[in-house]
Order: sequence, then C-alpha cells, then structure tokens
Amino acid sequence: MAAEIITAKSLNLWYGTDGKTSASDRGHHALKDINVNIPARQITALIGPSGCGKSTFLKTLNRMNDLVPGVHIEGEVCFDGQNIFDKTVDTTWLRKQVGMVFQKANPFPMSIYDNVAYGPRTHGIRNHSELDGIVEKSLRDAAIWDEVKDRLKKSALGLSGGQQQRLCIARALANEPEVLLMDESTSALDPISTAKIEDLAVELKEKYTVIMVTHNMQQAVRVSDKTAFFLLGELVEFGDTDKIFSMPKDKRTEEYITGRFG
Ligand SMILES: Nc1ncnc2c1ncn2[C@@H]1O[C@H](COP(=O)(O)OP(=O)(O)OP(=O)(O)O)[C@@H](O)[C@H]1O
Repeated sequence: MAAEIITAKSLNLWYGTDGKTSASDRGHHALKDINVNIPARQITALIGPSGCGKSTFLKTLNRMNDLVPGVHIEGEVCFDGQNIFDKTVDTTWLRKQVGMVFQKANPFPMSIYDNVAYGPRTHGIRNHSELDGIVEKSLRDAAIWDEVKDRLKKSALGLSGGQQQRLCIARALANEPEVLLMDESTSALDPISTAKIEDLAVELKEKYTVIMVTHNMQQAVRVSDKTAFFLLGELVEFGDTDKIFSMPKDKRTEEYITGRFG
C-alpha cells in the first residue's frame, strides 16, 4: 500500500466568520470533520456536486484559504508528517512543495521561458545554464517542450488554451513540488487538450502526487487511483476509484455517480 503524503484529521472550515468564534455563529460551515489519508504518487480525484467543498478542501492543502478574509479552520492537515497550520510552517515553502494549477490557465504576461523560470528565480537561482536546465526539464515533464522549444522567448499569451494550461503545469513543476493540486484544470479545454492533460497527469504520478477536482466523472474513472466524494461539506466516501464507481458503500455516493442528483 502506498504511503500517505497528506493526512487530514478532524478538519473543519468556516467562511464568513467575521472574527466570531462561538460555535453558533461561525458563518458557513464549508468543510465538516474531514478525515482522509491521501497516498503519495497516485492520483486522487475529488468529486461531488457544485458547492460541496471540493475546491475549499483543495485550497486548504496549500493554505490558499488563508488569503480569504473571515476563514476559520480547525483540525489538522499533515504534509509529510508536519501539521501545515503550525506557526513554524512557512507558507512560501509549503506552496513550493504543494503546487497548484487553476481552472483557467493563468500564464504571466511574459515569455514562455520567463514563466517557467519565475519560481526558481524567486527562490534565488540566477545561474543561466541552471535555469535553462530547469526550464527544459519542466517543459518536458509537462509534455509541451516539443511545441515550444523554438519559441521560448515569445509571449506565453500567444499559446493556445491547452498549451497555456500545460505551461502553467510546467511553471508549477519548476518549483520541484511533491504534490500538484489541479482545480478543474481541463474544464475550459477542448477534448484533445483535455486528453493531453489527462495523459500528462498519469505520467506525472511517477514523480508527483496529483490531487484533482473534477466535475467529469469519466475523467475521474479514466485517470484517478483514489476518489473522494464530497457532499454538503462532508467527505462521504473515499477509496479506490474502481470500487467507488462499481460498488460504492454509501447510498449517497451511488445516487451521485448514477446521476440521480448533482
Ligand atoms: N471565499 C468564500 N467566501 C464565502 N463562501 C465561500 C467562499 N468560497 C466558497 N464558499 C462557499 O463554500 C461552499 C463550498 O464551495 P467550494 O468552492 O469549495 O465548492 P466546490 O465543491 O468546489 O464547488 P464547484 O464545483 O461549484 O466549484 C459553497 O457553499 C461556497 O459558496
């Protein structure tokens, strides 16, 4: 059995607390007592109807929710055995380890090369040949090197949507993360670009742990090893993807995957 890389224990999150801490008026309870062990070097899909807390859970894993005013979090999330909410944890370090790719590709308005070199430069790497090596490796790992190797100094904004999304994956990989979070990263793409990103995710799990939010259940079946089904802020069921989709344990999971709601 694969070792876990991320463990959530009694994780609860409220939005809109406005500084209130009494249990009765803490705002919207978006994550309710989540307990889960996410295995390393596998793909975990987060599924569930709109508004059930998938993105909130994903963003909690690299503390992106810290940036939302009025959020209150209780419980633990351990990354490589360390609670990410400990005061000693540097969020810049955490976000380097746990990188993120968003729903809509968001390349910086600069060259393809500079997009990928951005993170390493921020972390102090200045040597040209070292940066060249990181840029090439990251673009190769993101399966876009052959398409861009002759235009590295051209603007990233000239790439197609699917290429931009793979560039954003390369930009995240340049930081040498252990975990890659993907928040509906193919929902804005055509089927061919989607297939490329799905194939890429499967290749990436040799070196990285991938956690992806998806609305597309076929996608979860095609690419993921584990599936987590969320409903109204609860993690209803977590397990092997083939079991979740063939023999769900919970009636609510069965109803969702058979299309009876959502
Ligand atoms: N910044 C925020 N402030 C207040 N409430 C929020 C915020 N972000 C999300 N919520 C609420 O928390 C709940 C969970 O939202 P979340 O985005 O995690 O759901 P989701 O499952 O990812 O949905 P979708 O599939 O539509 O993206 C929703 O009720 C949402 O309205």
